[in-house]
Amino acid sequence: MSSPLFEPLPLDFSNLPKLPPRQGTAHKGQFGHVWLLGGDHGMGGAALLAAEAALRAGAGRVSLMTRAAHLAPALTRMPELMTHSADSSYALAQLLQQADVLVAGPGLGQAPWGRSLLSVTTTLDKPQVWDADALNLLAHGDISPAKSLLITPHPGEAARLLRCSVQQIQQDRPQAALCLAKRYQATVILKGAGTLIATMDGDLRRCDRGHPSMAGPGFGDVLAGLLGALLAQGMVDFEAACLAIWLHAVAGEQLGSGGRGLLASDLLPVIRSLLEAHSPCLAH
Ligand SMILES: NC(=O)C1=CN([C@@H]2O[C@H](COP(=O)(O)OP(=O)(O)OC[C@H]3O[C@@H](n4cnc5c(N)ncnc54)[C@H](O)[C@@H]3O)[C@@H](O)[C@H]2O)[C@@H](O)CC1
Ligand SMILES: Nc1ncnc2c1ncn2[C@@H]1O[C@H](COP(=O)(O)OP(=O)(O)O)[C@@H](O)[C@H]1O
Repeated sequence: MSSPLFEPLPLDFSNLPKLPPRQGTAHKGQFGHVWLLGGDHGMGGAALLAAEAALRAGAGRVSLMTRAAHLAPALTRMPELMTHSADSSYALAQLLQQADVLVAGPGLGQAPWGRSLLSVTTTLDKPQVWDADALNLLAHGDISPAKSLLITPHPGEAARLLRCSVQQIQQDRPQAALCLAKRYQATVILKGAGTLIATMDGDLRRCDRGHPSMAGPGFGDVLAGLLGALLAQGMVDFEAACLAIWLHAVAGEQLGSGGRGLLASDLLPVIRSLLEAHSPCLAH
């Protein structure tokens, strides 16, 4: 399956990067403001799942930029969220000045609405996670990658980005991940069983945890929000990728023992407990 030239190192679970403990005097301004862009008509849940994951993984503040029709349902589920629906690219660019980290793509769609949101983010020099339709729009070739970028393609999205078939991606996943990192000057998480992390410098890691019960809707959206929260709390792309992949896969594994029908949102309390066990909020 994997190329002998590019054999990934297994993720070192004994030495995963940690979030520092919080001071007793901590305030939300210290843990980053994540902005989530997504949720075109019919896909509001994807952006909402990502936003919920960002809150549950400790982001200081989370704002959701989505279709107006999704604002009330989002607030009903999560009043901790701040919600927006920009009328123009100019208004969005102004709002995004507040962001520390951007997560773009879950349910974004590929229509003009989603395209105009994404085109505003490309010019911003802030850490960004691009997932789902942000990657499909990137693959079309008329949107440039943001400067500081972490991308999270599944094999279908990777195939669109590299203009090849899903089968070709799966035949040599390490090479596909490295190629994406070089081509888009980004840290890459190539999802699916045996998720890979690749950097522009050629560093390559593989996570062999996870569970087939995770083959359902929204699991990638949760991962995108989790990544946003870790970046917002000060991790660099590679650290955030390693920790998020591990938390997500191990949570899926624990819950997967219950069988089919696992929901992506079921992961959130487990991710929270795993994160607390790994990186306690208070120093002991
Ligand atoms: N509740 C919601 O609103 C949801 C919205 N979603 C959104 O729906 C849009 C389309 O995304 P989708 O991912 O569903 O559709 P895509 O068409 O991008 O991807 C599905 C295809 O990708 C390939 N693929 C994906 N994972 C693979 C793997 N592990 N191994 C081999 N092949 C694989 C397969 O060919 C599969 O049919 C995105 O914007 C996404 O965010 C999804 O996240 C599902 C939930
Ligand atoms: N069989 C599996 N083994 C391990 N992890 C899996 C498996 N199936 C799915 N996952 C994980 O679940 C997530 C699915 O993400 P994605 O395909 O983007 O879904 P969605 O777009 O619906 O959110 C990825 O992180 C992937 O690695």
